[in-house]
Formats: sequence, structure tokens, C-alpha cells
Amino acid sequence: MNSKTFFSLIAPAKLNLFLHINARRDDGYHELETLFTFLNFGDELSFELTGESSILITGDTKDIPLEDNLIYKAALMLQTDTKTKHGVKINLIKRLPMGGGVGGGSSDAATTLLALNKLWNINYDINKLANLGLQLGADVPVFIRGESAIAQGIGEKLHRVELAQKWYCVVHPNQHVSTAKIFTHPDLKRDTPKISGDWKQQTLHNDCEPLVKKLCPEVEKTLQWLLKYAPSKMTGTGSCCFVEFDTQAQASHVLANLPHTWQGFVASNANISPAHTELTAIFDQ
Ligand SMILES: C[C@](O)(CO)[C@H](O)COP(=O)(O)OP(=O)(O)OC[C@H]1O[C@@H](n2ccc(N)nc2=O)[C@H](O)[C@@H]1O
Ligand SMILES: Nc1ncnc2c1ncn2[C@@H]1O[C@H](COP(=O)(O)OP(=O)(O)OP(=O)(O)O)[C@@H](O)[C@H]1O
Repeated sequence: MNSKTFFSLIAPAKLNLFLHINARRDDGYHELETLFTFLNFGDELSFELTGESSILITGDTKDIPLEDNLIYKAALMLQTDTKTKHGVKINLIKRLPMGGGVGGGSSDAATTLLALNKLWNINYDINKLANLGLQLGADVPVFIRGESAIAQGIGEKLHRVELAQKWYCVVHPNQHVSTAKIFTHPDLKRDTPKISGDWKQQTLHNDCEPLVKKLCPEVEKTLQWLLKYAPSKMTGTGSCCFVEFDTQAQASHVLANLPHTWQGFVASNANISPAHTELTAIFDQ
């Protein structure tokens, strides 16, 4: 089979290394400042040109109705926008916890847009794809652009940053936290001042963490447990928590001791999204 009409791509996890909420806008969305890094771990999507115009999704779609699945929504959006006659069969292997704050749904959507842009020969530039992606979720543009970045605005204004390579042990406390529920909660802290000067010199934190700990004691327990090994943090609106190390061995040691009630994984971070690295290897070499 032709490797350009049938190929697999990762939809990597992201971590928010910090997340400051500065204000609430009139439309309910929040102005924030957050540092995104990508992990070398994620869902796996395969794309096959079928010769028909339908969009078929198979694999670990769990109980998400087709019309709500961000993979389907992304494919349909691109098909409608371009009026292409092409269709696709997409298979999903799900490894990222849903509602875990590691951006699984957004990353699936971004990988779908990046892949179909090539498979259907559309050739939209990254700006156009990122603008389309933003309609699917605030986190989609960073996955489309594929560079570790500080995000501002509602998450769509991205400033590229270079981060040192680290190893992370990411723990999912078996809790699903709804992003919308956290952002609409009256107790969410929404007034952290915008960072002025070099962000590396500042005290950085996640404004969602105190509220999620209060609403979800299992997250509090996870953060406490991880503290035995290193300073622990929560990503996004939770529920995943993580610790950072210089070596794989240190991160793997934490995972090896993880209580059985929780799941976790170990991964290094990447300044370029592994989805982009894989796509370049398929199409540009
Ligand atoms: C918190 C983060 O995970 C940080 O990476 C993201 O900003 C959330 O991104 P996302 O999951 O793609 O979010 P969306 O699907 O666009 O929005 C989910 C819900 O979160 C709230 N939301 C999201 C992003 C933002 N900047 N302000 C918000 O208030 C809105 O209530 C929205 O209804
Ligand atoms: N392909 C998909 N994969 C995961 N979730 C999906 C998908 N399609 C739709 N969703 C819906 O999106 C919701 C959020 O999923 P996601 O895994 O992106 O959450 P998250 O990791 O908390 O994201 P974020 O950090 O962006 O808030 C899920 O609860 C699910 O109902």
C-alpha cells in the first residue's frame, strides 16, 4: 500500500507546565497565560484514502457519539471548507485519558487536520489550519503549530519557546474533570496578573489546581503522593498530575511504585510536536 495514502500518526499529549488565569471575557472564555510542552506519548491515528467521500471512524471511539467526536468534526470541517470529494477511514488507538488535561481530544483533532491536509492534497498553510482548529477548541492551534510555546489570549496567541529536554511521570487519578465545569466555577481564581519580563524568573503555578483539589480529593491525594519524589503539578484543568526529572530512570522509578488504583506513563518532552516530526518523515523525505 502507498505510504502517502495509508499512514499512521501520533496525536501527542501536552502538559501545561504552568497555567495562569488573568481575566474572564464577556463571552465566558478566559484570558490565560500557559506554557505548553509536547510529550513523546499519545494516541495513534491511522488514515486511509478510501476512494469514497464518506468519513469513517473506527477503533477506540468509546461512547463518544460520532457527531461529537473531535476527529470526525475536524475531518468534516476540512471536507466542507474545501469542498473536496475525498473521504477517509480513520482508526483510533486511544492511550490518553479523556478529560485528563493532557489534551487528547484536541490533539486528535489537530493530527486529523494535519494528516488530511496532506492526504487530500489541500495544502492549506499552518495559519489557515490553526484558525480552523480554533473553532474546535482553544487547545487545537498549539497542536497544529507544533512548537512548544507560551500561549496567551484564550490559548490561541502563541510565542515559541525552547525548553530543555526533561522526563515526566504523568499520573491519571482515574477521575474525569470537566474543563467547562472548572472554568464556570465561582471559586476559580481569575485575577493572576499578567507576567511582565522574563517568565523564567517568575513564580509559576496552575490557577485551577486549588479548586480541582477541593472538588476532587483524589487529585489532592495524587499530588501529595508524588511530592515524595519531586515537586508535583497538575496539567490544564486536571485531572492528570506530573513530576519532572532529568532522566528516564528517575521518572520510571515513580511509575514502578504507583498505587494500582491510578494509571500513569513516562515520557520525555519535545520542542517540536512528534506529530509534525512523523508527518515530515512521511511526506517530505
Ligand atoms: C485549560 C486548557 O486545557 C489549557 O491548555 C485549555 O485552555 C482548554 O482548552 P480546550 O479543552 O480546547 O477548551 P475548549 O473546548 O475550547 O473549551 C472548553 C470550555 O472551557 C472554557 N474555557 C476554555 C479555554 C479558555 N481559555 N477559557 C475558557 O473559559 C469554556 O467554558 C469552554 O466551554
Ligand atoms: N477523539 C476524542 N478524544 C477524546 N475526547 C474527545 C474526543 N472527541 C470528543 N471528545 C470529548 O472531549 C472531551 C475532552 O477531551 P480531552 O481528552 O481533550 O480533555 P482534556 O485532556 O481535559 O483536554 P484539555 O486539557 O484540552 O482540557 C472528552 O470528555 C470527550 O467527551
